[in-house]
Amino acid sequence: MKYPERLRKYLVMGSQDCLRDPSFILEEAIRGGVTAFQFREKGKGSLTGIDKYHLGRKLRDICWKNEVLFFVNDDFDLFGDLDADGIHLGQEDMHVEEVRRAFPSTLIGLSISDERELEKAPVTLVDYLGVGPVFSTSTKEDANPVVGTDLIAHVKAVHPHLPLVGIGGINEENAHEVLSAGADGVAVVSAITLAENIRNAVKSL
Ligand SMILES: Cc1ncc(COP(=O)(O)OP(=O)(O)O)c(N)n1
Ligand SMILES: Cc1nc(C(=O)O)sc1CCOP(=O)(O)O
Ligand SMILES: [Mg+2]
Repeated sequence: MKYPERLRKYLVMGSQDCLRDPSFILEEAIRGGVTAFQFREKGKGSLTGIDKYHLGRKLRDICWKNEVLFFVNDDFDLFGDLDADGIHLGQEDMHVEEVRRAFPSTLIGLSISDERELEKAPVTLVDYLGVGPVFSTSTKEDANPVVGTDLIAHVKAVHPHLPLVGIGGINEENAHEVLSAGADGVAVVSAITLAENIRNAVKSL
């Protein structure tokens, strides 16, 4: 990835994470300084089908109007339909090799939750790694055990030129620990989506 600083403040969100209109939250977050966005419409209460598509298109247009990178989580078809800037894949999702073959120049992010996953990862084919959960999170029901900032430091030491973001339980109090350990950015859900003042929440990260 050419400009890892574009992952510095990475909002991950779906309608299920929001108590207010997701478009409003995204616009406020961008005003506060969010640099990348992932549409993660997943889990209890999330939209499906055409409703998911329409929300994704709305959020994509907000990102593009503001020159913010727009990623789709998991859903390869939606990623293609929305002509997204990139896709984020986990260990249980579609294989990186397959996506890279179909889309040679799209951005691909891959989740890493331990050293073994890192060893097996097709690192030459991805644009960044999402490492976590760094801290305890209640947003992702099937989250892996907490990895702390040690895994961030390890990944950076093994692949110093591969951009990485920390994810899981990151908020204004602990974001600096993640960045100090070597992360290029912080990926955040609830500390932004549930904040009373969204702009200030992003600014303080
Ligand atoms: C930036 C970032 N990092 C990690 C993840 C987690 O992806 P995954 O393990 O596939 O889990 P789901 O998000 O699909 O539930 C992510 N989404 N974004
Ligand atoms: C989507 C996601 N992935 C994780 C991982 O560890 O891979 S943790 C997580 C949820 C992060 O939400 P919050 O910022 O509210 O803790
Ligand atoms: Mg996934």
